[in-house]
Amino acid sequence: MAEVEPFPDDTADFGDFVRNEDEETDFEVVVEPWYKYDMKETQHVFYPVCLGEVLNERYLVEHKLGHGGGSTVWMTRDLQDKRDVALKVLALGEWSDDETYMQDVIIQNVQDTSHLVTYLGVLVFPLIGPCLNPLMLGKMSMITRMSAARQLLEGLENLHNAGIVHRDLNERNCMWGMAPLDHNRSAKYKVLDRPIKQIIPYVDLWKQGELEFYLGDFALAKKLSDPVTQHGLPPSKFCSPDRLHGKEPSFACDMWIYMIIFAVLYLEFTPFHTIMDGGIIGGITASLGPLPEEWKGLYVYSEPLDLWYDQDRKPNPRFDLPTTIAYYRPDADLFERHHVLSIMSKVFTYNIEERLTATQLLRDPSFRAIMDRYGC
Ligand SMILES: Nc1ncnc2c1ncn2[C@@H]1O[C@H](COP(=O)(O)OP(=O)(O)OP(=O)(O)O)[C@@H](O)[C@H]1O
Repeated sequence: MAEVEPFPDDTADFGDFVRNEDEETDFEVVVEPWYKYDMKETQHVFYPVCLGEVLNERYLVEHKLGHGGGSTVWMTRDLQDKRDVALKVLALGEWSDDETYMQDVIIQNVQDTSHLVTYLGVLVFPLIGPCLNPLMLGKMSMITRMSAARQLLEGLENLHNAGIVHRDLNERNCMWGMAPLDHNRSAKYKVLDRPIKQIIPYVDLWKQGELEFYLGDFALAKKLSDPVTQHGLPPSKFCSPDRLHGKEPSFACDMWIYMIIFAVLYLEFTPFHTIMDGGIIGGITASLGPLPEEWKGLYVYSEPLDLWYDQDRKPNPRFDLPTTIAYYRPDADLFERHHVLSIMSKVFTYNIEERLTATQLLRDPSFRAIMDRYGC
């Protein structure tokens, strides 16, 4: 058996408890809801992980990285292989089989996985940095942001070339790279901020107790040729209107979401409002005009509005793409606005046959013009 590393440092310091109600309220905004740990509330109960705990007699939990619908993800020290890794702890009853299967398919079929988060072992991943947070973008240079847009598109192109559609691109699955961390925990906490922690309240616990950019979470990914499609849609602010009208997953729906992420990187905001009548489709049709008439009756949720399909309706000049770009990026000159509008218009189209593919977009003159301008 491999020699196991002693604890990286001998202090019992694993972060700070919240100190008052204000901190508790701030904390609860960013963490998973507590009921997720309550067996009485959900069958898919989360395992309550403690900082400082050693999981599987091997992974020392040093920090929290995030959570999804079916898992929490932790920065852990692999005491056996002596490296920092991200460990995904699945909720009870959530199976890793689909994600493990897709990880194997990706490793076997995708030629260049350099911008994809592929696993080191079941549910053990290389440690990547924080996910895409629009609030952090203001502090980043346009060079970094546009370089991320290019790297993400290249990752997607490699996935699509292998016949795989991601299906769940969103801000939480797009992550910045991270330089290797110092071995010492207090040095790690200097770089990452100290963890803030809280004893899980109210719940009857069942157990006491030039940056790289990456695309991860392949739980919903599928080979387009596979006959079975696992149920699931991305968050609606990212979902393409064709998917919201029952169309099959396609490379084109990944491209729509890619363009939402490109817009977030460029504008710092999502391009379509979700507060209009009918939510995201209200925002999309205000910006781009009516959906195809033949989609009427196919909306996957309840209460579609007739005006979404009203062919006489024009884009609202307060919310159309040129106005949105000018509003969020008043600093950009006409050259840049022209090319960004051209890029967005070629992907934000309802006709999936016309929507540019990843390869076409990488070669598109306007995409190239923006990348060239920022030296990406
Ligand atoms: N390798 C990694 N390095 C750093 N952080 C990560 C890594 N993998 C995941 N994370 C963080 O954990 C979060 C949840 O991970 P992930 O999306 O894979 O979980 P999930 O349960 O499959 O989510 P979903 O409900 O979206 O399918 C991510 O948004 C990200 O912030």
